[in-house]
Amino acid sequence: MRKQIAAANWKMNLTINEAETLLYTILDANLEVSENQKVVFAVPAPYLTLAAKKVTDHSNVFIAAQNIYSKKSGAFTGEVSVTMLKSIGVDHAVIGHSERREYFNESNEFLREKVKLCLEENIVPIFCCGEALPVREVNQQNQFVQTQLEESLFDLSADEIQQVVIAYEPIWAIGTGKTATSEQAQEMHAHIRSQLAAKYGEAIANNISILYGGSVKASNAKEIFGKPDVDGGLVGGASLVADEFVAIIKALKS
Ligand SMILES: O=C(CO)COP(=O)(O)O
Repeated sequence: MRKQIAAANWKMNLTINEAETLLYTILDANLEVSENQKVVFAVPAPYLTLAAKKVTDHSNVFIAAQNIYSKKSGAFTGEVSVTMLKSIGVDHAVIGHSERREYFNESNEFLREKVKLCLEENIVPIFCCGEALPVREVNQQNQFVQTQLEESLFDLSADEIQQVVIAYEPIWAIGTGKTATSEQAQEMHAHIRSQLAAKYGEAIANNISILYGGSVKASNAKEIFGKPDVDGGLVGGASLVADEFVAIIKALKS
């Protein structure tokens, strides 16, 4: 059965003191994260070691890198590899966030290599996809997202694809306060799942968690997560506020 996941993406925010306070406050909030749920914190690279140590006593809570490089080691100044992450106990990585695609020109092909590398090191890739506003305005979002999946994920084996978490994040809803309606989210998630089913079969498609991201907050999480194909969220701004993120975790399906 696929997991219900609340994933925080802190992006490039917080000092170490602020990060510690936020993480500790959330973890101390008497969270009951069931076996069918996961909570993930994608923290800035300098805080990964500390955060990974901190969550070891909390079941079903994990730390993610916000990015990795597409090689395991070598002369790539400034980059972080999956091998390094593994060695500090980090077991998830956000791959292909729209901000990386846009500001760092990450292509579907490049992201395919990153996903592969994560899987080789047993790191769960949280693979982001989603369309910009002009694509939605001409009603091409399904085809657009389908191409992202085909070019980055669909050469994975049946075993491999089941390790991947997919996050649908429509770019027009990120940081804008403008969420997709729960119906728009459900429609796209159902489309993604149908594409997975067409390629890998229904049983496998039903095992894959598909998260929604884009202006999720405490006040809308329950409705969005309540949709049958929405298995939780990848949360930016609201994950920086302890009470908000705790409420978002509590809005997960059990
Ligand atoms: O980009 C996001 C998560 O990865 C979403 O950001 P916001 O929740 O701030 O819209």
